[in-house]
Amino acid sequence: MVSDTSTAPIYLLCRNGDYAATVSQQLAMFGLRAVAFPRASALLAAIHGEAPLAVLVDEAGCEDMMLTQVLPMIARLNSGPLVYLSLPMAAQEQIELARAGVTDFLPKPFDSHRLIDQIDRMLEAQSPQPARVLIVDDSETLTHWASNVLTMAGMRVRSVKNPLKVPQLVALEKPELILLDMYMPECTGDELAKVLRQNPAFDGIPIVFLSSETQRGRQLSARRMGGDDFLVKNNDPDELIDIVAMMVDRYRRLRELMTRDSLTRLLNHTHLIERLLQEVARAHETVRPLAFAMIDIDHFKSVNDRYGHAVGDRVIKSLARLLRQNFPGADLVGRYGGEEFSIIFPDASLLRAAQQVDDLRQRFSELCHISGNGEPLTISFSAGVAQLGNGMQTEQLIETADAALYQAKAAGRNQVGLAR
Ligand SMILES: Nc1nc2c(ncn2[C@@H]2O[C@H](COP(=O)(O)OP(=O)(O)OP(=O)(O)O)[C@@H](O)[C@H]2O)c(=O)[nH]1
Repeated sequence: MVSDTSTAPIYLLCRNGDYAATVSQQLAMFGLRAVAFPRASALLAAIHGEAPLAVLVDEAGCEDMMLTQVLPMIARLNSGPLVYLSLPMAAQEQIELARAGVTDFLPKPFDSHRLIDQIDRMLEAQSPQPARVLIVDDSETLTHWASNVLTMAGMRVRSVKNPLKVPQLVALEKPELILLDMYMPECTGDELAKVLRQNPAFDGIPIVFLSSETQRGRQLSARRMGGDDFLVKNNDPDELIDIVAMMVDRYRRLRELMTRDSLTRLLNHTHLIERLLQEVARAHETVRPLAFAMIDIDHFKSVNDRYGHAVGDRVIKSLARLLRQNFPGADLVGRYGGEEFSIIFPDASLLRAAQQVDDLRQRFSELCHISGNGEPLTISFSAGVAQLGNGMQTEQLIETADAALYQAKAAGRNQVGLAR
């Protein structure tokens, strides 16, 4: 049975009721619904009824079957992760469990952060963003062929004949890979690669030469100028797709490390501001509206003081996850600082942005967080939303949203302030 992955449950096979309750409570903090089963037969029936997001199996096992029997049965029925919760174990044992169908191992004590990260990565992998590729070639035939091959493989392709237009196009389109011809009338591919590599903003974008050049020395010199790989034109579509997909994937991983905050996987401060600068420039240029929100968790210092830093971190992460769920894909949400977050709303009016932030505030305030000793707690945030005015600069927009946030705090917290 197919299920909506955003609301699908997480099943837990565990004979220890107290432990199951702890795991379920931690997952609830991230808005995830866990259902625990002491018996494997009930778990298998449940998988038939509603496909889960993941199945967790505790090493202590269940009441009615041996784990060696039940793991392959779960693996056959369930296409998502099958996660084994255990104390550290020997490699041999791990290999046997992997053979029985276990896809991931989570060490005890149960760390919900790691599971949440695993689940989020899996969900992202289910709806991947198409790779953005720029083809630079003066040959119509080659461009047409490569463009068709990559588009059929689900990638988004732009092509350009004139290499001199490339720097401007790269800044605008932000390709995740550039396929570059070696010999063009205006300049050679390696000359262009050298120019691109001089701009730090383009740093790391993979450049792959696609050329009929077979001379090894010439290929190496092109790579020295900044190219990452060299593909000889041979009309093999599979090779082209494989290399492009592999390099885009590696680029995305590297970029994620550079641009994202490690705790929340949201844009870090530097890249959030960079993104806001771009959106402000675009809004002024196109005379479109733009709104910006600052969010700050309420009384967060006392959360840390009373329940410890680890619980504070989980609260930050649960809000980040909610933000990612509500604003997927477009890189418009960032961690502004410690317990402060920001959202960029391109093309949105003040009221529409404020409404979305208020919906988020409501959902966050309904999450049940759990302290280290199992005590439930609810936490809220306050927010300030501002609209970009005529001629307003980025810094001023941030200050205006911040002032609205300050008003929301002063007015009692757990509310959204509007800068009018
Ligand atoms: N656990 C955890 N705490 C953090 C992190 N970053 C910042 N903090 C804490 O967040 C707290 C922020 O506290 P304050 O700025 O005083 O404000 P507040 O207690 O949230 O109160 P109001 O904003 O007035 O509602 C400080 O105690 C920081 O140490 C983090 O990554 N993890």
